[in-house]
Amino acid sequence: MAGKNHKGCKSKLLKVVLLGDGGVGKSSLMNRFVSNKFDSQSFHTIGVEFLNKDITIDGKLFTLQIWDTAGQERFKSLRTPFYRGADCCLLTFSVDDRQSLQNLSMWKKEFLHYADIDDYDHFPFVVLGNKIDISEREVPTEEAEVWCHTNQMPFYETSAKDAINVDDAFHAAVKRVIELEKYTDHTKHLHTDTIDLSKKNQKGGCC
Ligand SMILES: Nc1nc2c(ncn2[C@@H]2O[C@H](COP(=O)(O)OP(=O)(O)OP(=O)(O)O)[C@@H](O)[C@H]2O)c(=O)[nH]1
Repeated sequence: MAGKNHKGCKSKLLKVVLLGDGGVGKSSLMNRFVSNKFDSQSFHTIGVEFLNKDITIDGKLFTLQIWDTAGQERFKSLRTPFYRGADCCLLTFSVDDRQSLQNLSMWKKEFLHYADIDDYDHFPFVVLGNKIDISEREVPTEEAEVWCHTNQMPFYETSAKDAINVDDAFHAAVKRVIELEKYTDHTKHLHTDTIDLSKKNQKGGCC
């Protein structure tokens, strides 16, 4: 959706949803990205919270509306109504918690169900493996890469604490939205051409 940001500049609004188990660092990633701050005493999110941030990619201004959702199971009914209208989704796990990686399939399924996505195969997901500053990892990089490769999603290892790769991961999400929009436009054009050609053939015309 196109609009104007708080400074009155033209920008494209993108809704970004952060999903993943409770405690993997979703709120911390959002706060690092938006305010460049980290709080080691952060509380569990209840329902959802959101913050906006303007970024420029390829010379175009985007306003990211970042929705940080509650990862705990008991808040499921409070978070799922907010998936609709999402332009991209950041699936987040923590590298010190293997179960949080294994749960990504569940998060993907929940998102696609409640967001009511038309094109399952071409929705822009990005995977974030957070807390790489912790030395006792449970998830080796290769293990996460396998899941991301199978699911055809870009993968970023991040640390909200040490500000590693956080900007890159959010920027990658926007780039993926742009790429997939181009893909959709391209396939629409191909589809239109096909119809035009078959009409000409039916009439027996030639070019
Ligand atoms: N070491 C380390 N700790 C982190 C990092 N990111 C978050 N934490 C800590 O992990 C805990 C949980 O972080 P949150 O950001 O609240 O996690 P969340 O995913 O939003 O949790 P819910 O709101 O319950 O879904 C907090 O104590 C954070 O300080 C990180 O990159 N490194």
